[in-house]
Amino acid sequence: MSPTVQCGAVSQVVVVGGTHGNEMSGVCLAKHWLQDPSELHRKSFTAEVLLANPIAVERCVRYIDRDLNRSFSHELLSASGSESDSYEAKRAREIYQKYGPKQSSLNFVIDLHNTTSNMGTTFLLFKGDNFALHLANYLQTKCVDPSFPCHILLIDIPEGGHVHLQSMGKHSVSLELGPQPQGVARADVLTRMRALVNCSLDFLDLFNQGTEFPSFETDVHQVLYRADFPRNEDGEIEAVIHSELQDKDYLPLKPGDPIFQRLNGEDILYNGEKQIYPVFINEAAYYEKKVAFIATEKTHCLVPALKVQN
Ligand SMILES: N[C@@H](Cc1ccccc1)C(=O)O
Ligand SMILES: CCCCCC(=O)O
Ligand SMILES: [Zn+2]
Repeated sequence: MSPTVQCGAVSQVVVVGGTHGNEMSGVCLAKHWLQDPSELHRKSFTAEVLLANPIAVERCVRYIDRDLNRSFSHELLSASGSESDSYEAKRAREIYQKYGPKQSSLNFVIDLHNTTSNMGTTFLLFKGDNFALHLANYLQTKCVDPSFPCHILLIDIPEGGHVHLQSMGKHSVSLELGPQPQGVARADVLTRMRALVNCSLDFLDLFNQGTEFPSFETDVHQVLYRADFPRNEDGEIEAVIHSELQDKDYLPLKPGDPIFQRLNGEDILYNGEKQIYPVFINEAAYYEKKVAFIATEKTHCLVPALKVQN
């Protein structure tokens, strides 16, 4: 019998909206729950709500000076705040002072994101976070309409160490739902996100009360590399995502399949050796990050059973 994953009871849970100010499902839900947190109450805990980037939310932009979800690096968090600091670097330090590992026993972070890509429901979690994998499995098997695509995507931690907001928690998941345009709140996406948050809190409550979650197997996607658009010497894109790749997130891309199309009608083909699974295809926020899509591989993993350690 594979060993059971032993974790202590979860006491502090934070649900985060507005890490990116124009991703409206999480913004609307966080604002609602800040007014009326009753929905976040469970027997064994009450989740807290954080609107992570209030100024970006007010202006309905992703960020003011720099991406808040890349601002939780040790370097930025330990820099002594100077006026010239970016808004997000200061804001990340503020948030870290409240929820960072030293200051609190923040057990679980649920960070709410939307993507313009056709990624359905994606759970983003750190490799090795078996607790979060159990949550994702619970959501996939218990909460999501089986006809609805649901994927697990492992976050690749940069060489320099963590940079993402959710890394503040001992365990964490980002709920990435799309497609949804930036600055737009779609009722179907918001409703799905709201249900997933409620289901996540149910899972944590069941865990705290002693439910054992049996071991399971599942497919996870892992990042192979980030592909950029073809660009000219001025850095301008010279082709767009091919119409046959658009919206095909998580579907296999084989060598020879088209990925970009030039305005002169020429197609650019994927010339890799092996089949990959593109995600974040044509994500609006990634043009400036020089990412046209993220190439992933699909792997199968066995996760040990989970039971609270009293
Ligand atoms: N869209 C999110 C995806 C993400 C969430 C959490 C961690 C890493 C990536 C971002 O780029 O920030
Ligand atoms: C799987 C993680 C996606 C992160 C998006 C990025 O850093 O480009
Ligand atoms: Zn986001």
